[in-house]
Amino acid sequence: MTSAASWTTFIKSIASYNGDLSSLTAPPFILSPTSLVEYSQYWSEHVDLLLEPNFIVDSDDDPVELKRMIAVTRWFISTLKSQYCSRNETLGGEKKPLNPFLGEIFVGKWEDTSKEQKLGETILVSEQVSHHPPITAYAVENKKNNTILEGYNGVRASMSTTALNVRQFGHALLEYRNLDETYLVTLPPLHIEGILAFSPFVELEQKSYIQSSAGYYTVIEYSGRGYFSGKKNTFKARIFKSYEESLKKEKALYTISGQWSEKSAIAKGSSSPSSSKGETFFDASNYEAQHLTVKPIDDQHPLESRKAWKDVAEAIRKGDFDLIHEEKSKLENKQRELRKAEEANNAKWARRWFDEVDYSKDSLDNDIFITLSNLAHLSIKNVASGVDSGSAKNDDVEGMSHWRFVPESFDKETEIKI
Ligand SMILES: CCC(=O)OC[C@H](C)CC[C@H]1O[C@H]2C[C@H]3[C@@H]4CC=C5C[C@@H](O)CC[C@]5(C)[C@H]4CC[C@]3(C)[C@H]2[C@@H]1C
Repeated sequence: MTSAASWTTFIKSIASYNGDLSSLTAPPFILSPTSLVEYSQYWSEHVDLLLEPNFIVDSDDDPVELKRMIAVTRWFISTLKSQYCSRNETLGGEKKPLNPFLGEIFVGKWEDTSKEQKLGETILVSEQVSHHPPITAYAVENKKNNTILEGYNGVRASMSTTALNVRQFGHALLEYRNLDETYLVTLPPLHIEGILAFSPFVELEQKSYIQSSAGYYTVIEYSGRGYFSGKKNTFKARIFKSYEESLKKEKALYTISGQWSEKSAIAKGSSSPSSSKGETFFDASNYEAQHLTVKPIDDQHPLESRKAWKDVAEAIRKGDFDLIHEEKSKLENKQRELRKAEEANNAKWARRWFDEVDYSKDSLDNDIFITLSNLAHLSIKNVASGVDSGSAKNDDVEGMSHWRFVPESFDKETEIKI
């Protein structure tokens, strides 16, 4: 069957789509040989920007906490091209990632590329902590600068007539322990355009937020073609002294605008910097992403993603549909056996490096996630990321559990080597 014909068949299959992305049997050419558990690496492909707040010195213009919020906003914007465009660059378009099995892990490290060697080594640990629904938890840890980024992600998707609408669940917490400062980062809604046109790509939409423990608050508004400037991947970010001040746009201390996958500019105040007038904020096309180092597959543990999916990934690269199906079934049958055995022994799969914390317990009142969520008026329930605590969506959701990194569990790790 030609790829155009199988794509049309596939599109028809989406019509009866039930919201669980993994239930879609996409044709081989839309399948990615990469598992979703690897996507956590996209949070840290500019390690220097992630660690920059550690090196900002106080000076007489802006308060140092405001300078650090500008630096954290720059780091966050710098992650978006890797998060949402890297498949277009390497695979010629957005692809359907492999659906990680429960307990699947992905680890790697970024060497220090700074000439002063001030960054030190940064490591990534990523673990599939849930299979139904799929949830990936991750931590990026830099011991030399006492900095940890931890977070988790799950998605819910629904089809509109031409696009796949995706809501992200979860958040990221970025802790600079030497500065006693932490940032809460929410995850933007997105949709996949171009499905009918046979070349799918991600477009971000609506808003996401960054809340600093020092009070500063960034609102980022996304749009695709035809909104702010008719260009794809455009955004406008405003930095405020607090959530309360953000209720009046004119109170913005800085405004940043442009394309998150290309150039953006920054200007003081609430007016958008025109690309000529404003100072360059970030230029994605001139800032090479730094890819992490992953040990050879032969040295990997059976639970490590590239080892576990090796035969499926090779079949996908060959485009051999029958072989893909055969190799995938082998892996999925092994997983079914594991689940059955756990059920028989009344044992649950032990998560390696993350805990599911129930925030409905009042003993957690001064937890940093609650503190920052309250500062930003964000719900702490299991609603989509970035939902306001006053939103009606809050009422019909009870769950209040979030995944948190357990640093000592990784320090004690003996089987998995980075
Ligand atoms: C319409 C059904 C279908 O399978 O069409 C195939 C198309 C390629 C579109 C569906 C897939 O598109 C992929 C894009 C994936 C997101 C990309 C980036 C991120 C950021 C990361 O930090 C967390 C994960 C997330 C949100 C990915 C989630 C899974 C997405 C939507 C894939 C879709 C199955």
